[in-house]
Amino acid sequence: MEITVDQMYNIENKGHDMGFLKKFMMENAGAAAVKRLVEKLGNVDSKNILIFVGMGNNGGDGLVMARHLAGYGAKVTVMLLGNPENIKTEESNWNWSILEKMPSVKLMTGGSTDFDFKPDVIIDGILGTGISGEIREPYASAINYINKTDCYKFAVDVPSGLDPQTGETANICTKCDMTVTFHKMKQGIPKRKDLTGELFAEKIGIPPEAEEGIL
Ligand SMILES: NC(=O)C1=CN([C@@H]2O[C@H](COP(=O)(O)OP(=O)(O)OC[C@H]3O[C@@H](n4cnc5c(N)ncnc54)[C@H](OP(=O)(O)O)[C@@H]3O)[C@@H](O)[C@H]2O)[C@H](O)CC1
Ligand SMILES: [K+]
Repeated sequence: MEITVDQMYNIENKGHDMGFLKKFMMENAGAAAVKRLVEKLGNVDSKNILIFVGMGNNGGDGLVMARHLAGYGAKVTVMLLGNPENIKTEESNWNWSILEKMPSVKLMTGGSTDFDFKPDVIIDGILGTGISGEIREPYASAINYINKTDCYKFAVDVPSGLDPQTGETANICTKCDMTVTFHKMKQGIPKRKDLTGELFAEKIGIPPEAEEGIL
């Protein structure tokens, strides 16, 4: 079953109000995404994994992935596309603060795409269901860097620049090898398998009762 972005936000909020906090949803989303990625790549030990992280909860999922991938022995670099003080949500900020205590994960901020290593994997945790309008900097430079870099690319929830409701793209959009979306498939995502690559929808523990009156 495919649902709308509005339905997804309503289900998320109802689940949160039931006590299954967005922080828990984010943790399960990041963990499910890492499970699919590790299953696909076989072994990420010592692999250079670069994670671009937006200022919203799509970025938050990317921060959770960073922590899990460090646990698998990957060499993880996180590029936050802004200033940590401007991280939008409590749940994303919570995950940033954990990473600040983890020397095993390299944290960078501001959005430069000048790296002193070639990534084996890039994770696009830039934009998800909160996308609106033409892509603004520094998100645009990050998307262009991802598209010009030859490596395995993984999209968190949806390739950044693809509208998960309509399946239309903004002026630019990441082209990925795998996409993992959460809870249920959003209507626009399967329309662009050329951008999503292998596509999965993973459950993240939201109570089915959270859908009552919405689906
Ligand atoms: N579905 C679930 O059960 C869960 C989903 N999760 C993840 O949450 C995101 C949605 O998070 P949200 O914070 O609502 O939105 P995004 O992170 O996608 O984007 C918001 C930020 O992006 C900026 N933005 C928006 N459009 C543009 C643009 N065209 N150019 C540049 N920047 C843009 C926006 O900036 P504003 O200034 O407009 O506020 C925000 O900073 C979902 O996709 C999932 O990945 C939960 O984590 C887990 C459960
Ligand atoms: K994304």
